[in-house]
Amino acid sequence: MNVASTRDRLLRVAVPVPLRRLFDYLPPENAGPVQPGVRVRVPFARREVIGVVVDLVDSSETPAHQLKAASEVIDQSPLLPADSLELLQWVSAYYQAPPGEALAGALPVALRGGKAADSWASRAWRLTTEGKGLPRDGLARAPRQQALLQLLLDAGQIGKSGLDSAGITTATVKALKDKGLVEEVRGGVEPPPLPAAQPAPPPELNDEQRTALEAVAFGRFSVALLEGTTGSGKTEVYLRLIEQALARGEQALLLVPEIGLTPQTLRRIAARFEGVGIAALHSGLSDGERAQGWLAAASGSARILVGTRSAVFTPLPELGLVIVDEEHDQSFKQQDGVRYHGRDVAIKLAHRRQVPVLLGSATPALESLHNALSGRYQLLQLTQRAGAARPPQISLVPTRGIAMVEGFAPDTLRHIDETLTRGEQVLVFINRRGFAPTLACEDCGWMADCPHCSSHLTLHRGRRHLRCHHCDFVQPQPHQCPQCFSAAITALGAGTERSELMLQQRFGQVPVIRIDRDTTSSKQAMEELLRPANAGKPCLLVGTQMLAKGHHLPRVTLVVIQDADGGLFSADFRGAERTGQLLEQVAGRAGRGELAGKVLVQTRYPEHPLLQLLLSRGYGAYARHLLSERQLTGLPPHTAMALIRADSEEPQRGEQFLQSCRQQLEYWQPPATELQYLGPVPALLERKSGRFRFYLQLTAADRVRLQKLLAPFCQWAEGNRFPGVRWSIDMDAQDL
Ligand SMILES: Nc1ncnc2c1ncn2[C@@H]1O[C@H](COP(=O)(O)OP(=O)(O)OP(=O)(O)O)[C@@H](O)[C@H]1O
Ligand SMILES: [Zn+2]
Repeated sequence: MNVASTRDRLLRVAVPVPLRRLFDYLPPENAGPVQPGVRVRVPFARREVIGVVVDLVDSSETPAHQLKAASEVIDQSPLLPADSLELLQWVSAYYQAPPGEALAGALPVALRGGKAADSWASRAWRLTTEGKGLPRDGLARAPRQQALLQLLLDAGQIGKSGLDSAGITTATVKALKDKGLVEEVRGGVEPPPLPAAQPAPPPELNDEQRTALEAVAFGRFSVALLEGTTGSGKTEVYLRLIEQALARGEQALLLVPEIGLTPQTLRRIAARFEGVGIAALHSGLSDGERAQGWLAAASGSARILVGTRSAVFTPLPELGLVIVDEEHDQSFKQQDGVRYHGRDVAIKLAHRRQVPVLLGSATPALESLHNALSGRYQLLQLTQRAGAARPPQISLVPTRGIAMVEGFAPDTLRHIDETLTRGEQVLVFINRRGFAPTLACEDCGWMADCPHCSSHLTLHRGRRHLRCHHCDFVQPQPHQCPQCFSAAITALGAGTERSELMLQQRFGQVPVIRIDRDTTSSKQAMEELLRPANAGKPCLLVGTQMLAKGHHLPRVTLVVIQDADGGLFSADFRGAERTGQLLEQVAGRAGRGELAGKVLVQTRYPEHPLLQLLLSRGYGAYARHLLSERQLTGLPPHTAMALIRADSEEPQRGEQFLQSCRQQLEYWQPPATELQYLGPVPALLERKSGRFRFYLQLTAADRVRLQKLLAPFCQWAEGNRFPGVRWSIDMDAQDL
C-alpha cells in the first residue's frame, strides 16, 4: 500500500544535525494542511528535535515502514517564506553545509527552541460581548475596574502602554478577564524600542556623494562598491539610499560588522528616521529582543533592519535595498558550523530579489576591489573627507635601536603630551589585550604556555590570572617559576592593560580610557566608556581594533599606532591586506572634525616597501599592488580556494584522514593547472583546545570546478567512518 496516497503528503524536513541531507516524515495525526517554511517537532535518533519543512513530497526513498510521523506542527503559517528557504538551500549547497544547520542558523535562538511566534505579538484588551452589555457605571463598586470599563467602552481596545498611562494594573485587567468581561487580542509584532536619539538635520551632499547616490538604481539587481576614504561620508550615502527605499514603500537591510559599532550606527539611523520601525539584530541583545526584531522585520512592521552577519537570513517581504557597511570586515565570515560569508550571501540575496546592493568601505577587501576593477561591480569613489575635515598627516617613528619607554618612543610621548596640553584627544592603538603577551622565567627560560593550544598565555594583571585567548583556559598568576622555582619571572611585551597603566602614570591629568574586549563585555559598556570622548573633553583612549573601526570622534587629533609590524610578516597570505586595512582604519580616526589630524606609526622596519607604499600612497594604491601580486602567485581573488579542515586529539588521525581525502580527490580529479592541491598542512594555530588542526587546500581556476568536486566528496566522507576526526569544508576560507 502506498503511504502517500492514503494519507497527506510527506513532509521533507531540514533537521538540525550535521548530515548533508533532508529527512522525510509523515504529517502528525489530525494535522491540517502543512506548508513549507513551518517548524515541526520530529523524532530523531531517540530524541525530539525541531526542524523546518522545506518541501511536501508524494514519495520517499525511505521505506514506508521506516517512516516516522512528526509529532507536532508548530506554526500555522510559514516562518520562513519560499524565497528564504531557497536562499538557505543555496547557502547549504554553496558552502557544502548540512541544510538543517543552515536553516536552524537562520532562525533566532528563541524560535529555534520552538517557542510560538506570536509570543512577541503586541497584546491588547477589549470587552467581550458580555462586557459590552454592561451599563456605563456597571462596576462602580470597584473603582479601578470601573475606570478600565469606561476606558474600553470609549476606546474599544487598549494596549499595554495605554494601560500604563491610565495607571491601570494587570491585576485589574485580570479581575475583569476572570469575570469574562474582558478578552485579550494579539496584534502584530513591533520591533523593540530603540534608545531615544536627537533628530539631526541632514547635511548638504557634496558632489562625490551625490554622484554615488545617483548611480544606484532601484528596482533591479546591481552591485556597487563604495570605496570612500575614512570620514568621507559613506554613512550619509547609506542614509539617503535608505530614505529612497522607504519612500518607495520598501524595506532596507543594513549589515554591519560585529564589533560594538551597532549602537552608534543605530543612533544615527534612529535620529534620521523618526517614527519608522527599525529593528536591530546583534549580539548585545537578549534572545527575546532578537526574536522580536526578527519577527517585526519578517512581518513588515520594521522597515529598516540593521544587523550583523546572520541578519542576512531574516525574511524581508518588501526588501528593496541591501547595504553592507565595512564590507571588508572579517566578522562577516562565520568561522564555524555553516561557514558562510555574510557579504557574499547579501549579494546573492539581492540578486534573487532583484534589488541593488551597495558594499561600502574605506579599505575594500581584495575580492570586492577585484570585482569592481574588472567591471563586474560598479566602482563608486569618495576621495575627499566630508565637511571641513582634511586627511590626516601620517609619519613613521622608527623604533629600532631607540631607548623605548614601555613600548613608546620618546618622540611619541612628546607628541601625546603636546596634544593633551592643547586640550585635544589622543588615541593609542595596540593590537593586544591584557597586560603582557606572556610571562617568562629569566633564569631557566620557561614561558607560560597554554596546556591545550600551541600558544602562550596572556597575563591579565587586573584579574591576576593567565588566560589563553584561543580556548579561554585560565590559571592564577604564578609568582615563581613552576619549573625552577626562581622568583625572577617577568612579563614580556605590552598589551593594552600595561600601556594603560603606564600612560595613566604619565598623563594622569586626563582620563585614560581603555577599550578592549575585557572592558566592554557588558551591553552598553563601550558607549559608557566613550562618554568623555564624545563630550569632547581631553582624554587618552587606549585600545585594540575595537577602537579602529567606524568611530567618529572629532576631537581626536593624534593617533598612535604602537606597533605596525605584527602583520607584515604573517604566514597567512592575507596578512598584508589585513595589516593595511587595520592601519588605514586606525589612522582614519584622526582629524575627523575641524582640527587637523596626525598619525604616528611606530615600526622597527621603516624601510619596509609595503609600509612605505601604504603611507605614501594610501590603501587604494596599496591594495591594487597586492592584487597584482596575488595574480602572479595564483591566489584569491584570482583563483577560488576551499579548505578541507580536520582536527583530532591524536595528531596522526586528522592528518591521515586528509591524506585519504587527497587520494580520493586526486583519483576523481588529478591535479592540473586549473586545480591544485596543497597539504595536509598544520593550521597556523596548530593545536587548539587540545585538538591538532590540519587542512588540505584546494585552489581552482573557478568556483564551479570546486563545487563539482566537493559535493561528491562530502557524500563520500559522510559515508565513511573516521574515528576521532572532526572535519568541515571551508569554502572561500579567510583564515589558514
Ligand atoms: N556632505 C557633508 N557635509 C558635511 N558633513 C558631512 C557630509 N557628509 C557627511 N558629513 C559628516 O562627516 C562625518 C563623517 O561622515 P561618516 O561617518 O558618514 O563617514 P564614513 O565615510 O562613514 O567614515 P568611516 O569609514 O571612517 O567610518 C560625519 O559627522 C557626517 O555627519
Ligand atoms: Zn588555549
